[in-house]
Amino acid sequence: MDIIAKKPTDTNTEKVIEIKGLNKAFGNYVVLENASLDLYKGENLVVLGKSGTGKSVLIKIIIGLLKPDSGLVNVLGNVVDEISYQELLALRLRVGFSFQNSALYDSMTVKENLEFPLVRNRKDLSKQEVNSSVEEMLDAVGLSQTINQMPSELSGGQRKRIGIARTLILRPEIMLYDEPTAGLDPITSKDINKLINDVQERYHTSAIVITHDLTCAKETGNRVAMLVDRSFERQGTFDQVFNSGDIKAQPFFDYNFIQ
Ligand SMILES: Nc1ncnc2c1ncn2[C@@H]1O[C@H](COP(=O)(O)OP(=O)(O)OP(=O)(O)O)[C@@H](O)[C@H]1O
Repeated sequence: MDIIAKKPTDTNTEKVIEIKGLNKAFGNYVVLENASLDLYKGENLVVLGKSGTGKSVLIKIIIGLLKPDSGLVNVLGNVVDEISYQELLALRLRVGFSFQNSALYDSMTVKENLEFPLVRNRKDLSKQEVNSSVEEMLDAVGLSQTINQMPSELSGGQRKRIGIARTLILRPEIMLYDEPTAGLDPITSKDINKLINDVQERYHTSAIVITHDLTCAKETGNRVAMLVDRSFERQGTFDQVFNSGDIKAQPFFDYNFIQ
C-alpha cells in the first residue's frame, strides 16, 4: 500500500493556535511542562503521543475545559483562560472537536444527528437551510445514502465519517481530530485520512490530528509533533521527524508497520 507523505503547507505565518510555556499538573503529577506548539492557518498538524501522555488534557485546555497552571494558550486570538464564559462558548463554536468514539446519538437518525448542532446553535437558520446543510455535509463525507439510517446500522468507518460531518456542520475554523483512525482496518483508515485531507482542502480548516497511527500521521500531517516527556518534541515534516534516527521516535515505529 502506498503511503505518500504530505507536504508542508506554503509558508503561512498566521497562527490560529499558539501554546507557549504551558504547564499542567494534577497534584504532583506533571502532565505538560514548558510545552509549546503552534498551529498555523490552513495546516494539518499531527500530534503523536502514546496513551496517557496528555493528549486529551491538551484538547481540554484548548477548548477551555481545563485551566493551564501557567503558560499562554491563544486560540483564534483569544487567551483561553482570560475570556468570559460567554466568549468561551462563542469560541467553542469556531473549534470543532471530533470525538474518538464518534459520539453519535444512537436513538437519532443520521439526519437528526447532523441537525442537532445546528438546531441548538444556529437558531437563525430556516428549516430549508438546515436541510441543505445536512445534505451538503453528507455529500462532503460521501454518505448521502445513509441519511435516514440509524447509527447502529453503520460501519465503524461510516460512524467516524458521520461524526466528522456533525462537527463540520457548524463550519469550524479549527478541527480537532481525536484518534480518527482508532479501531479501523488499514483500508478504512486510509479513507478517513483522505477525508481529513479533503476537509482541509474544501473547507480551508486548520486541524490538530491526535493519533499514534503513523500512516495517518504521514498522510494527513503537513507537520508532526511528538508529545513525549511532557512537551512537544521534534516538530517538523514527517520525514524530518522520522528520518532523524531519533530514539524517541522509535517507539512509534514499534507499534506500526510502515517503514
Ligand atoms: N482531571 C484529572 N485529574 C487527575 N489526573 C488526570 C486528569 N485528567 C487527566 N489526568 C492524568 O493525566 C495524564 C494524561 O491524561 P490524558 O487523558 O490526557 O492522556 P491521553 O494521552 O489522552 O491518553 P489516551 O490516549 O489513553 O486517551 C494521565 O495520567 C491521566 O491520568
